[in-house]
Amino acid sequence: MSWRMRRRSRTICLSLAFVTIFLHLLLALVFFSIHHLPCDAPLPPRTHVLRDLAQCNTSMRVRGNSEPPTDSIQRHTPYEESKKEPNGNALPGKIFPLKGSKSTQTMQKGAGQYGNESGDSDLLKLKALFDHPLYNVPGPVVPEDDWLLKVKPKSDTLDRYEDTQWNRSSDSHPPWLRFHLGISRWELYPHRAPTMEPLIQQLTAHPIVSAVQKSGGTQLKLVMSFPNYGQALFKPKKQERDEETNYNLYYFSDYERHNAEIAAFHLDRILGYRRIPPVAGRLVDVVKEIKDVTTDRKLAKTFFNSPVGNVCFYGQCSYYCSTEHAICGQPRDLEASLAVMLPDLSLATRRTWRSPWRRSYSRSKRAKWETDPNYCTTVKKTPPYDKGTRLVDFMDMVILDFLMSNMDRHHYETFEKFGNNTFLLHLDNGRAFGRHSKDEPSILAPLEQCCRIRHSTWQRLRLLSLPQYCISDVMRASLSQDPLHKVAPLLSEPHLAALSRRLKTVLEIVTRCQERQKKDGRAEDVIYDDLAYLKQSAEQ
Ligand SMILES: Nc1ncnc2c1ncn2[C@@H]1O[C@H](COP(=O)(O)OP(=O)(O)OP(=O)(O)O)[C@@H](O)[C@H]1O
Ligand SMILES: [Mn+2]
Repeated sequence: MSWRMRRRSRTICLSLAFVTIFLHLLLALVFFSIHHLPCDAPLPPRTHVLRDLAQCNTSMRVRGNSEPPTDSIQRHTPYEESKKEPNGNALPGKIFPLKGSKSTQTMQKGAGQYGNESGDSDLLKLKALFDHPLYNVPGPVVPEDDWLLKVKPKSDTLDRYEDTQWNRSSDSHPPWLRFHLGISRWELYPHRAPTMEPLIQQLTAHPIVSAVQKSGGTQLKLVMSFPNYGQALFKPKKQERDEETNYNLYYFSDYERHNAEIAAFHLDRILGYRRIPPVAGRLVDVVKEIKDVTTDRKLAKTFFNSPVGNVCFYGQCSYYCSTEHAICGQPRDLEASLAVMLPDLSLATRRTWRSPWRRSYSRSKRAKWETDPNYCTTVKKTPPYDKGTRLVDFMDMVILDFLMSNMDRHHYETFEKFGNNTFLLHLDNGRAFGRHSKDEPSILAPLEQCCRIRHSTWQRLRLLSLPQYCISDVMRASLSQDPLHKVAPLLSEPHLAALSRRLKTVLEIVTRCQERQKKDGRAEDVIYDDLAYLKQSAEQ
């Protein structure tokens, strides 16, 4: 009897072992088939999100972290020897290393949320990207007139300020002032700006001493003030991260999203532009940090308690400022984006430009650029697009907007002081990242019609399409450093995957431009050579 029992249990054990081995083999097969997808196999735009992700997120581990990139960019740049690729064993880069602060914990927690290994490898990619020579191009020294704000020379009458260091980089200035003093003709802040860390820290942690509505614009925004006189533009959460904009809505009726403002700042920096004022997420106490400190009577009147006991308000504006669209805390905690305010208009006036490719706001009328295939020829002859960098600056903005699917760029602004020869401010990105499952090709119309791109932008875009620097992965890493990441990742995975898919489209368009113009013997018309001066200095 016991002999038979033993035999039966041995059979069961054996078959169990077989089943386990079989399952392991099956799992291994599935694992390898995903992990060995080539990173840049051409994929049609709507191919599965998960496949796109697998390409970016895993290929680096398959190749090994310490393997240096083998892209043509490195071979062809004149300064290739100037900086060695960082070796993969380096510590994960912290772009905003908020030492000892809440945010540091947030970052570490955040990275762990999607597995330490992939979180760390994303951070390594981001560090490698920002260490790359293309992000460390030595710029010329900024002449005094190319700073937005002048630093007054020491005055004899201000004896009591004798000890204050009145210069651009002084640690004694509050971070917002250092940010203002660091704005130049070509960028809002330099790569690796030391101001960035304290600035973000201020946005996320400094006490809010006042909150008033900002006039202008269509949706509710508040200007919040800090004890050191710094100010930030507040946009509240209105939509869940995984919600997609209703397909039947015109883009101008879309909500503004706080996470889009945050993500746009990160993307703009990853693209190497630095034309969006720093933005950080924050959990704001609706009562303590808005209701109790506001001096805005119109705003104060709109607070109420919802039926489930949450504190809500709706403010006054032309869109969505009603009880039906109230902004509510849970019960008082409200997610929001806080953007550093630019210098006051009385100190630095700005000029607003209508986009030549602005959309028609009418349901029946089409804009000229939609019907005239030679539209760009006219634009190229029209000031300020006929000279300097304006046209390629515009293309930079178009690429940013296509990647994040922002159709709302009807206007853009520049600092008046710098005339036509300056960068474009990429303000107001709240309507970006509304849909991940659909790309909006019309945003790329200017690039398609003009076939013109900055050399440095082209090079960085190609870099971001490589598995070692994959745009989706570096964005995931960058966003994981925002304090709101602990509540929920700021962009859902489908949105991150859409970035890689859209980047591919941009690269394809430029390549097509080059091929087309090569046939006409004008291939060099596509690339605007802003790196030429580096070649010259390398040859000297
Ligand atoms: N960081 C900033 N610092 C100073 N001013 C800013 C900043 N961001 C935006 N603004 C200004 O505030 C105005 C309104 O902001 P924004 O465009 O974000 O609001 P909006 O409600 O989306 O406007 P619209 O409905 O016209 O798109 C902008 O025209 C811009 O000049
Ligand atoms: Mn807007």
